[in-house]
Amino acid sequence: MMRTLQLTFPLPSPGGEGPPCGVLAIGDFDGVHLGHQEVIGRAVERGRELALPAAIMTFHPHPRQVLGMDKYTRLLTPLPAKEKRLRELGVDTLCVVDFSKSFMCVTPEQFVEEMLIPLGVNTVFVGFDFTFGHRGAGTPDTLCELAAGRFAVEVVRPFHMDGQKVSSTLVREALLAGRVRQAAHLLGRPYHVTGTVVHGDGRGHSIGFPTANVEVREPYVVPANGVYAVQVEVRGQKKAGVMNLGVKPTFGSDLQEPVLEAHLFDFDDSVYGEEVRVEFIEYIRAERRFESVGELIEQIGRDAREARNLLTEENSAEML
Ligand SMILES: Cc1cc2nc3c(=O)[nH]c(=O)nc-3n(C[C@H](O)[C@H](O)[C@H](O)COP(=O)(O)O)c2cc1C
Ligand SMILES: Nc1ncnc2c1ncn2[C@@H]1O[C@H](COP(=O)(O)OP(=O)(O)OP(=O)(O)O)[C@@H](O)[C@H]1O
Repeated sequence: MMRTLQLTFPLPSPGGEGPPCGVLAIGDFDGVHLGHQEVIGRAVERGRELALPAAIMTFHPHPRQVLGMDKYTRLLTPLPAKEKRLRELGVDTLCVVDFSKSFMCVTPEQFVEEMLIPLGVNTVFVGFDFTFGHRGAGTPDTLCELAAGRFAVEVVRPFHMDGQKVSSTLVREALLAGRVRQAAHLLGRPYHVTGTVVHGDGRGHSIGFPTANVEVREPYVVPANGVYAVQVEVRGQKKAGVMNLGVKPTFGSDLQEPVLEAHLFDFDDSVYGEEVRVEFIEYIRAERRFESVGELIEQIGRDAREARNLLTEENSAEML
C-alpha cells in the first residue's frame, strides 16, 4: 500500500518511524508520462534491490502556478489521479511538498540540508534537466556536490520519442490541439479525465442521442473542443461512445466553459450522480454550428458510426 506524506519546509527532526524515503525520485511528474515512468521505474527498481522504500517527491500546487502561470491551475494528473498512477507503478511513498511562495526562496543548500537529509534518503533519482531551489539554481551536478557522499545521485538520460524529449509540456500542447492520439503515445495510455454524471438540458433524448453530461470536478486539463471517440468507464465497465466537448453553438448557448457530453453505445442505464472516467481515444472533428437541428442529428449519426468503427478496430487490434 502506498502512503502519502504532506511535507512542509523545513521538515521537523526525523520521527521514530524510520526513514520513509530510501530511494527518492524528484520532480513535478504531471501526467506521469513515459519519460517520468523511466525515472520512477528506475527508482522503484533500485528500492527493491536495496530493500528500501521507493518514494516520489512532488510539489503541490504546481510550481509554475505559484510563479503566476495561470494555465498550471489545470493539471494532466490532479493529485488523486497522480496518486493512483504512482501506486500502480509500485511506489511506496508519495511526498507532496507544499509549494508556497516561501518555498520558492529555499536555496539548493537548504533543500538538501533541511529536506533531503532529514528524510534519510539513500539514493536520489532525477532527470538530466532537473532544476531545484531558488530560481532553479540547482542542477543534477549541484545536487551531487551538495550530497557530499551522504546519498547517491542517479541522473536519468533524456527519454525521447519521435526525436523529441517526452515532456508534460508536449502532452499539454497535444491535448490543447485535439491530438489525443499523440498524447496517448507520450503518456503510454489514453489521456483521461474523471467526473460525475449530471443532468443536461434533456435535449439529447429528444434528438435520438441521449448523452451523459460529465462534470469534471478535479482541475484537469481539458482537450480542445470537438467530437471524440471515447471509452467511458462506468460502474467498473468500459463502454465505447462518442463525445462532444464544447459549447453547443447550434443551440445559441452562451456557455463560457465547454461541457462534456458522451453518447454511449448500447447503453441505456441511468447513471446520474455516478463517477465516470473518460478516455479520449481519437479526435473526429471540430464542433460547429448547424443551420438546422436535422443537420446536426445527421452529423451525430455519422460521428457515432465513425467512433464505433474506430473503437472496434482498436479493440480488435488490442486483442491480437
Ligand atoms: C457526437 C456528438 C456531436 C455533437 N456535435 C455538435 C456540434 O457540432 N455542434 C453543436 O452545436 N452541438 C453538437 N452536439 C451537442 C448536441 O447539441 C447536444 O448533445 C444536445 O443538444 C443535447 O444536450 P443536453 O444533454 O444538454 O440536452 C453534439 C453531440 C454529440 C453527442
Ligand atoms: N523525457 C524525460 N527523460 C528523462 N527524464 C525526464 C524526462 N521528462 C522528465 N524527466 C525528469 O523527471 C522528473 C520530473 O520531470 P518534470 O515533470 O519536471 O518534467 P517535464 O515532463 O519535462 O515537465 P515540463 O514539460 O512541465 O517542464 C525530473 O527529474 C525530470 O528531469
